[in-house]
Amino acid sequence: MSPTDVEPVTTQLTLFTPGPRRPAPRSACVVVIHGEGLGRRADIEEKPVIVGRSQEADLHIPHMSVSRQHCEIWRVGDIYRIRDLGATNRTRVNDRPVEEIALDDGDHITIGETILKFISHSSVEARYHEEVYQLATHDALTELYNRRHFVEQVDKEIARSLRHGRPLVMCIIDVDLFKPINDQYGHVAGDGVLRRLAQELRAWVRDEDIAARIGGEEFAVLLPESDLAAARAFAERVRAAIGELRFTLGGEERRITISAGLADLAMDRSDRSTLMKAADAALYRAKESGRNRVCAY
Ligand SMILES: Nc1nc2c(ncn2[C@@H]2O[C@H](COP(=O)(O)OP(=O)(O)OP(=O)(O)O)[C@@H](O)[C@H]2O)c(=O)[nH]1
Repeated sequence: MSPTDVEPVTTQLTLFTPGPRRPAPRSACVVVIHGEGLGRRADIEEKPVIVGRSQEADLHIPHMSVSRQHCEIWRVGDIYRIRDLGATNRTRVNDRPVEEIALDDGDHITIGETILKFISHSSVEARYHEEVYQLATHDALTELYNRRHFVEQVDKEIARSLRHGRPLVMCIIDVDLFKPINDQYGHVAGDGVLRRLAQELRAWVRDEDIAARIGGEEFAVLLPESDLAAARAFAERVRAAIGELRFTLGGEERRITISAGLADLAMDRSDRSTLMKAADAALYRAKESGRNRVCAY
């Protein structure tokens, strides 16, 4: 059986690499344990973590009680420190207002109406939150990001691109004629195909790209710092690579193709909704003009 075969289907999930970047298992983190952004977390690695209402904050808490840049947490050797950034509602640690202090494992950080918990790398609780974060942000079948997380990241990347005048491309990918695969070979075999396609997609994305499963047989990749030409080259590589795969379904060898639609950030598509609509329109054109192709808006 070749590596691209999808039979026999098992329920075991495999972690494929390379793919979306995961936090280092031993890094300290802050997790939202109460209020807006519940479950969100930020790992504190080399760069300071800014917590705030701004789209560009590392830990983005979209609530009016939170300042745009509320506080900053960073690491000095084995010590983690927090500093208030002049927030209207002061930063509080274990209910005391603070300017700047060192954090201890389990400290509660209150910013506006949201409470964060600081978890040091040595804490077993960090692993638990890692699991919860994984479940909340990833699609269980493919282990790509889920739609909810993707949407949040798109908003963030659009804000960053607009602020710095950098290019950004949305790529939406849809499996061609997937219904007949399900109808002929069953949903479980169809799921195996989706897993294998996601694995292939992960092999082509860069660390900074954000790849997600946004619908049943629909994937999306957000490509920061890419112009339309670079994104087209990426989508063509994925399309060609997927076209080369061989799937054994019901004892027969099958090939599967995909169609992709691209749209770049521009004056008249500078928010998530218009950008995704434009990529969808391009995808529709790819389907209409015969499938197994990439179209740009
Ligand atoms: N196995 C499996 N199938 C799914 C999943 N989600 C959606 N689907 C199926 O994906 C198929 C999508 O089919 P359509 O959107 O009608 O179109 P298509 O056959 O792919 O044809 P085109 O998109 O026009 O090329 C349907 O049969 C859905 O039931 C899933 O999680 N697993």
